[in-house]
Amino acid sequence: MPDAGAGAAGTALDPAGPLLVVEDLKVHFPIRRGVLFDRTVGHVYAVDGVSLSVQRGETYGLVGESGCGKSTLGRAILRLTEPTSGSVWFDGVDVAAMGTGELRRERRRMQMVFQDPLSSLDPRQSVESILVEGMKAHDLAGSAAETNRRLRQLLAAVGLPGSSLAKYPHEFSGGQRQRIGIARALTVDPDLIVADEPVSALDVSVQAQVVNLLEDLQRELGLTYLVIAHDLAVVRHIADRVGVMYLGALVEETTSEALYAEPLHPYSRALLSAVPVPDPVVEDSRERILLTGDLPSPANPPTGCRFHTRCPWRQPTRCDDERPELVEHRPGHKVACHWVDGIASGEITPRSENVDVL
Ligand SMILES: Nc1ncnc2c1ncn2[C@@H]1O[C@H](COP(=O)(O)OP(=O)(O)OP(=O)(O)O)[C@@H](O)[C@H]1O
Repeated sequence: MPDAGAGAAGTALDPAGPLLVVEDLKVHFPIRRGVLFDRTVGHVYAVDGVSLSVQRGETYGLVGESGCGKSTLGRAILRLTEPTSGSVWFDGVDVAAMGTGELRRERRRMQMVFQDPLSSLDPRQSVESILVEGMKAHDLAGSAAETNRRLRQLLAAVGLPGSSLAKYPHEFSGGQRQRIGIARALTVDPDLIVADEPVSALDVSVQAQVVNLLEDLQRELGLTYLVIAHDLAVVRHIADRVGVMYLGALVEETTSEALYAEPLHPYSRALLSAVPVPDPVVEDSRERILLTGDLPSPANPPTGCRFHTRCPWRQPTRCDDERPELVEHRPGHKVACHWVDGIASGEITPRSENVDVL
């Protein structure tokens, strides 16, 4: 088991230790060309060296623009996508080293909730058959009466009536379908739930209900969450700690409060400067940071700091040449930027055309 900072010796015997430890995880997808001779002409560096740990009962939020590698990281943690290198320790056991049988057993403890409940639920299956499937796969289904009781309990826990068992996914609203998706994850009594954009396909009015449900279930069942979202407002509400991802790597990681009070990485500052202030009467005196240029392709990431091509605070030539490590700048607050102290103190000023302090 690796050193994982707080609760370093985290194993099943150490209830205070992390449930999940990810070390230098990489997922590089080969780009293939050729009809007669299939050859690899490059790679998409979807996840390129991510390390993080999630404590038991904690909610870790992963944020970043579309295409930065959030979903691939989530899938690689559950080994639904095979990592290229690095390791994932779940409750003290290396997921990458698990054989098929062990992985199948451990999967019960690591479940995924998907973004689009309609496409992740088989339209031809009744809710009962959707829910029973996972239980059967893990030999958790008892007698018919026991199973029926358990399914009704689960439906009640996610706020749906027992009569839902006989219905089909299309008979439910988007929010109800997501409740079914959550119930499906819970049938096998997991410890970790990776929720990939769990509310982004839902109406804003329904999003808060599903977020509240996830929080209630966490309290009742002691669940640990990795919540992937591009919506910073959702993550702010639900996450204890947040990791900000840019082009396959974490650029900042800290508590939700610290990130929203004072983001330190230029990319996090730009992301947060675009979030509307909830109360229009409150004067908004924050900086506005305009990111120029497109998000570079993960198949051809920039040298040095991955963010340097869009960074208003870029300094020649270190930013172009040297990739910054994610290091602790304040207690519990990690940032991957060479100039974080100078930027925070105002000593290093941004190129003014990109930053507007209102
Ligand atoms: N199976 C695959 N083969 C090749 N490239 C892939 C594959 N899956 C993802 N990618 C690429 O990896 C990069 C990261 O994708 P990923 O879906 O993880 O990002 P994301 O941050 O979750 O974005 P989104 O929110 O849009 O899903 C993208 O450039 C994507 O096109």
